[in-house]
Amino acid sequence: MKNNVLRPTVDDQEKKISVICLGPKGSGKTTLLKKLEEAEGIDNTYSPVPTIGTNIYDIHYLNKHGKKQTLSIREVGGEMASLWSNYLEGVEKVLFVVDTSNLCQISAAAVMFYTLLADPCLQDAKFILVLSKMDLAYRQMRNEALLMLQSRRLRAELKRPPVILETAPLTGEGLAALRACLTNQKLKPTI
Ligand SMILES: Nc1nc2c(ncn2[C@@H]2O[C@H](COP(=O)(O)OP(=O)(O)OP(=O)(O)O)[C@@H](O)[C@H]2O)c(=O)[nH]1
Ligand SMILES: [Mg+2]
Repeated sequence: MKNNVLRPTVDDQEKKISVICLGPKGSGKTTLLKKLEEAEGIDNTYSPVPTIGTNIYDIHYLNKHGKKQTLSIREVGGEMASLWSNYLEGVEKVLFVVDTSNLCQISAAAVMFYTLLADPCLQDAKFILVLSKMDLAYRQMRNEALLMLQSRRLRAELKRPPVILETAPLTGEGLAALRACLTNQKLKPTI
C-alpha cells in the first residue's frame, strides 16, 4: 500500500510575506517600494498607476554575515482600505506611509493608522510610520502631520512605539534609514 503522504497545498507553497505596506491612496507606497527595490527609471517623470489589489516587491540586501537575502513586502492599495484587515494574519512589520505634503489627508490617515494599531492580529507587530514626499512638504507641514498623528502620545503610551522616518523617495532622502530598519540592520555612518 502506498504511503499516505500529505502533499503541500497551493497555500503552503505560497511565499510567506510578513511585511505589509499600507497607507491612504496616493500616499506614495508604490513609488517608495519601487525605489527600495532599486528599480530603474523612477524619477520626477515617473507616474505610477493606483494599486488596485495588491503588489509584491522584493528587496535584496546583504545580511550582517554578507549573505544575500530577499525581503518581500506586500503593498495593498489605499483603494482597498476596507479590505486591509484580510491581509494582516502573520504580519510582523507594518510600513504605514503618509503623504506629509497633503495635510487634508492626514486626519484620515491617522484614523487608518490607529485602527491598525488596535487590530488583534498586529499586537506583536513592529510599526514603521513613514512621513513621505518630504521634498514637497515644508517643516511646518511635517510638524502638523506629527501633531495630527499624535506622535508624542504614541511614544509615551505604547509598549512598542512606532519608528517614525522621513523620506522623499523621488530624491532618495531617508531610503537608507528605512532599508536598515526593514532589514534589522544598523545604519552605516555616512561620514
Ligand atoms: N514629489 C513627490 N511625489 C511623490 C513621491 N512619492 C510618490 N509621489 C507621487 O505621488 C503619486 C502617488 O504615488 P503612488 O506611489 O502611486 O501612491 P500609492 O500610495 O501607491 O497609491 P495607491 O496605490 O493608490 O494606494 C504619484 O504621482 C507619485 O509620483 C515623493 O517622494 N515626492
Ligand atoms: Mg500603489
